[in-house]
Amino acid sequence: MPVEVALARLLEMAAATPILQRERLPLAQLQGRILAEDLLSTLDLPPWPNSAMDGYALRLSDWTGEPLVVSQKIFAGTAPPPLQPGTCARIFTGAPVPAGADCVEMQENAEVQPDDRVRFIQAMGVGQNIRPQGQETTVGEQVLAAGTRLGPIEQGLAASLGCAELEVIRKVRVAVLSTGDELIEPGQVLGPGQIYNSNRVLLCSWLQRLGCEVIDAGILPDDLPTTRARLGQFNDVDLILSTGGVSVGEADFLGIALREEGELTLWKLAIKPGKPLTFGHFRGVPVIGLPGNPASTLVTFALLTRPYLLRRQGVRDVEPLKFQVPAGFDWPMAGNRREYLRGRLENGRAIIYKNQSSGVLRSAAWAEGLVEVREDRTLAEGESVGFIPLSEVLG
Ligand SMILES: Nc1nc2c(c(=O)[nH]1)N[C@H]1C(S)=C(S)[C@@H](COP(=O)(O)OP(=O)(O)OC[C@H]3O[C@@H](n4cnc5c(N)ncnc54)[C@H](O)[C@@H]3O)O[C@H]1N2
Ligand code: MOO
Ligand SMILES: [Mg+2]
Repeated sequence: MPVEVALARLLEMAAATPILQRERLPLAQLQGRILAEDLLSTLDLPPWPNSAMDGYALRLSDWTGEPLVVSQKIFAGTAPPPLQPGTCARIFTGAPVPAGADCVEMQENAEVQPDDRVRFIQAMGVGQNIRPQGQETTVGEQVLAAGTRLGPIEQGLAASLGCAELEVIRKVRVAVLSTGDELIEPGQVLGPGQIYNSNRVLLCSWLQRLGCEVIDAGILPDDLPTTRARLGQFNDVDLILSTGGVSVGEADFLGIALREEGELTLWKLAIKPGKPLTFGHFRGVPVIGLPGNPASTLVTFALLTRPYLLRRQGVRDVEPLKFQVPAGFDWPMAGNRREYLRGRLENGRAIIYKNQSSGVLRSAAWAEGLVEVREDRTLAEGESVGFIPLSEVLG
């Protein structure tokens, strides 16, 4: 199954099982959370016309070329009386423009005369250096749409409208399982045949960055009865996310467990790394089984699982930014799977890590992005490839 077909199906299933519960949280706790309802402005922004410059406010029709008397001084945070006709007002950036004034001249273009009157040295225009009331938003306007993922900019925008709290979708609950008899946790002494579990911490910390509630379910031995029993423990999560045990080996049990007590919906994608990615249900709970090889885990989480989790929370734009760049390498063998090589940009061209084995996580630590090479064709240096920055998918 082509990657885009698998992604479309995953997103359809995610949209069909949206997370609907909401919670109201203070602004500072909203990083990475999903807005549950449209944010409408309850005020005009700015609430009143204000000065964009330190200088003088005047009514342009009062200006004859003769110096004007300064009738008041207006600082930000004050509420000035109307401008006296035939005068100007000293004004500072952010201060309200007084009624009657229709122009602000910056002080660099004004000369204070010995008698304290001010001469304006060049032509001015109505509205100049005035930020009009409501230029950013007006009462009732939609400022953010439901389904927006909140970050520093959206938090700042909500604050500018005076919102102290927002209604967001509750966190997605994800149970993370690492399958494999060979796995032990870092900090322990490595025995014969063992390797350290790297997928567990990789996924748990990534999920946390995405704003998920993580249930770290540890290591699952390669054994069918234990697999069944362990999967059955998570009937209150939104997703069980496992790694390993999804290929065709005699120690790969996830697909069997899903077939027996649920459904195996997707298996075997035309993606490299990541071919045996598995999606299904176990006793009604959605399960994504990522392939165990660390680079396969990374790629299939970035390109399929992350969009799935975001769509479950109602996010519309779930696919990461991808742009085309010339390849700085040859890829002489046409594969039948779309490849996501770990690469970097150098002088505007994509270059790739020397070892693209799906077991080599170091390739991703070196990389700045995933370099997309199309299936069924060879690639010559200088031809175009897709580039998905890792920074796009990690947060
Ligand atoms: N006969 C075939 N064999 C394989 C095929 C195939 O089509 N036919 N596909 C290969 C591909 S592609 C992949 S990818 C792997 C996926 O295998 P599994 O998802 O079943 O994963 P495991 O066999 O359990 O492990 C694969 C590899 O990754 C290491 N691993 C697993 N978990 C972790 C972890 N938490 N931290 C670090 N490393 C981990 C594991 O030791 C294995 O080396 O199957 C191919 N085989
Ligand atoms: O698809 Mo596997 O992930 O190549 O190693
Ligand atoms: Mg296996």
